[in-house]
Amino acid sequence: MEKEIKIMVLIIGAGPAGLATSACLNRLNIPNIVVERDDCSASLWRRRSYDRLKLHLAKQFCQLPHMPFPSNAPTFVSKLGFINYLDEYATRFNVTPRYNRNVKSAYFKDGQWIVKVVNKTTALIEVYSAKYMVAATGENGEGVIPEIPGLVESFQGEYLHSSEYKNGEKFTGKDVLVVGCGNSGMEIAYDLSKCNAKVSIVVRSPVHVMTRWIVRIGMSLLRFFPVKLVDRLCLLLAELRFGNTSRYGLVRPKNGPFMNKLITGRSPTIDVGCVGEIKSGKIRVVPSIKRTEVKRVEFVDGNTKNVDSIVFATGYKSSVTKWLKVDDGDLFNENGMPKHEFPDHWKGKNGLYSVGFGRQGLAGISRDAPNVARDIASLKPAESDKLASAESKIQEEHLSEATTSTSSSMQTAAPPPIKLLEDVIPPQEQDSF
Ligand SMILES: Cc1cc2nc3c(=O)[nH]c(=O)nc-3n(C[C@H](O)[C@H](O)[C@H](O)COP(=O)(O)OP(=O)(O)OC[C@H]3O[C@@H](n4cnc5c(N)ncnc54)[C@H](O)[C@@H]3O)c2cc1C
Ligand SMILES: NC(=O)C1=CN([C@@H]2O[C@H](COP(=O)(O)OP(=O)(O)OC[C@H]3O[C@@H](n4cnc5c(N)ncnc54)[C@H](OP(=O)(O)O)[C@@H]3O)[C@@H](O)[C@H]2O)C=CC1
Ligand SMILES: O=C(O)C(=O)Cc1c[nH]c2ccccc12
Repeated sequence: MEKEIKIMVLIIGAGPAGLATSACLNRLNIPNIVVERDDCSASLWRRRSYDRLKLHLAKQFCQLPHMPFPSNAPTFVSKLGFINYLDEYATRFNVTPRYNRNVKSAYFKDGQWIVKVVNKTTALIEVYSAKYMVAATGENGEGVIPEIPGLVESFQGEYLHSSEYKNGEKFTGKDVLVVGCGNSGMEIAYDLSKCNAKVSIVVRSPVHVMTRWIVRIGMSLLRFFPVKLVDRLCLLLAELRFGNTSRYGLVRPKNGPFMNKLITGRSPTIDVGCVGEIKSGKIRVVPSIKRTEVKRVEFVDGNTKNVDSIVFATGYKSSVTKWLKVDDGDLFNENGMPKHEFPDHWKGKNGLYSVGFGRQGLAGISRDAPNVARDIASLKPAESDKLASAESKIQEEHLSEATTSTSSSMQTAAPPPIKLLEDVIPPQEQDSF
């Protein structure tokens, strides 16, 4: 039997974006529920990332709204440190997602979002109706493995997506091909090499290789100087650090690293040691795969190579269109990404919002979440108050697991939307150089 649950705001996804949105709403006493398909929050970080992962950006660019990292936290927080931070964040702001809830469909009808959710524990369908809906399912909803002739049909080696890779233990002595030279590919290739796998990496297009310190300097300077100037400085520093990498197969894009991020959304690749392994010849750079055979790959230049395993670090795609029709709410395009350019990417029609789709990583989430909460707070406050008190009763009856905010007062004045990082992070918490 279908259960119907009424709530003012339904947030889909309990990654950093969903947690941040719920926290911001709770601070404004706006009733909300977070539904999450997995059995934990931040499952990308807990379940779908490799062991040696650390935040590439300094901690002040990775904190969620209203809770800076402690001053004794390392500048570059580890995966476990970040997970602990998220757990503390959820506790502090009373965010209690409803786990094992997979959203299957959402549509707008008679002024409400009707959201059908499979409860994986009971196998029942739950129907939520919400005045506002926040998509927080992430830009990394699902891993992408390209279609390569022979791969599914006849390749006898192992192949996996980078989100399934944990560490190099079982690859020692094996021939491993890593496809992709983004942050995942370059780090996994290095990890494999350190475990004495025989590693090759497919680099099919230009890439900006930087260090985390160069990016940190660049990000700090971007507050004061134009992108082009910051890019020139970063390129100079990168040249000093790496020399000319094009002779190793790592050609730089025409635009500088931050301009490229703005135009294409692709972040520069932070080197964690892979470039050294490439220069020393331990890791080989190879072109794209043309097709695979039983235990071999053929590259587009006609060369072939025996491989035991292939790690596809070929990126992700949004999974929004699996449960939301493109035209509903006028917010997403057919790729499940924002229709409108940053900074107008987070608000759609009929009470639909998104958090975490601005291609700005965690810093983007820290801008989107307060904007969404303030916008909702500014809409029809009187009606919201009535709903709030009705919902707190419903929640007592039905939703012992859900996030509840039972206070009746709501903040009604909405400050202007946050557009810049410095609106989120007080200057004294930013590093100076
Ligand atoms: C390996 C890796 C490292 C990264 N490192 C950094 C970094 O150092 N700094 C930085 O700024 N950014 C980084 N990023 C970018 C990254 O996108 C963010 O860090 C962050 O996790 C995004 O948060 P999110 O909540 O938007 O999405 P996610 O973390 O992906 O969370 C989305 C949640 O929605 C849930 N969900 C999806 N579909 C459904 C559904 N149908 N029903 C219910 N729930 C659903 C998922 O299970 C998931 O828990 C990294 C990304 C990756 C892949
Ligand atoms: N510690 C951290 O902060 C980390 C952050 N991340 C972030 O997570 C997100 C995802 O990163 P990542 O997983 O690296 O994915 P990306 O999308 O950033 O990179 C994918 C890579 O795969 C290549 N590729 C895609 N398809 C093919 C193909 N068919 N043949 C050859 N190459 C192909 C792309 O090349 P092309 O350019 O030609 O498309 C690109 O080099 C990014 O935002 C990244 O910054 C990831 C890991 C660590
Ligand atoms: O994960 C992303 O793509 C981000 O936006 C954050 C990020 C991770 N590594 C980076 C390197 C340079 C600029 C942003 C990032």
